[in-house]
Amino acid sequence: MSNNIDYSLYLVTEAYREGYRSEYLKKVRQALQGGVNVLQFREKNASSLRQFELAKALKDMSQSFHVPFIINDRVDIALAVNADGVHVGQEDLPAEDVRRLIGPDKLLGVSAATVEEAVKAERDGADYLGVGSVFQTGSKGDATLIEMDEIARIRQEVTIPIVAIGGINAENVKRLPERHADGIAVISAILSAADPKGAAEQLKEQFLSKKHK
Ligand SMILES: Cc1ncc(COP(=O)(O)OP(=O)(O)O)c(N)n1
Ligand SMILES: Cc1ncsc1CCOP(=O)(O)O
Ligand SMILES: [Mg+2]
Repeated sequence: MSNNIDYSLYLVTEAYREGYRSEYLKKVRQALQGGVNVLQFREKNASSLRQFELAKALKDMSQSFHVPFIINDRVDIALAVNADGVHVGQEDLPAEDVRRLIGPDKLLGVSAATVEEAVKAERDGADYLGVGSVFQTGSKGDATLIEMDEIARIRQEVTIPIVAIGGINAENVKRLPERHADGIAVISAILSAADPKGAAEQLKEQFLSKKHK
């Protein structure tokens, strides 16, 4: 898929609770109304069948907002729901094999915490990088913190867009290095907010005001 995609505000889902499907879908819709530019489905605790059903619903929803829909880890579910892309990390299926499975036209996102991982991901066919964790996060148990300077170093070595991830909120987004990240990826600052639409609007505004400085 081409890279004229706006990654400014990238929402990663992790809010599904069995029995609360409509509340979950409502939250994600509100976030999309608040200006989310890319949506990633990441519901590791749900069964494969539930993931498939939810992903189908979110694919339709994101399509109605003209927002690319990415599936975390699960190439099978991405293909089954005809998602726009897949995001994989260093412990998932290798990026070059995922690229082969999804073909040239779908988006491939790869997590990178170092320059070496970033350069390899670009070579293996990534369309964008998820770089983090830039701040402490409660949303991913095995996340390791990276130095802020690593984003600048990665920026010098790759041409594909960089999305910063991990513990980002409307306050600390100002501490991200200027101009090096093309977007911010967020779970809790939006999906744990009482007002996901307002939270998305505020985060995006803070990030864009920084990016265009
Ligand atoms: C945009 C984005 N960046 C990084 C990640 C993390 O992916 P990964 O390292 O595979 O960890 P899990 O999300 O699978 O726990 C991401 N999901 N999205
Ligand atoms: C999926 C992922 N990868 C690195 S940190 C993270 C979690 C981000 O969630 P939050 O925005 O709640 O810190
Ligand atoms: Mg993964």
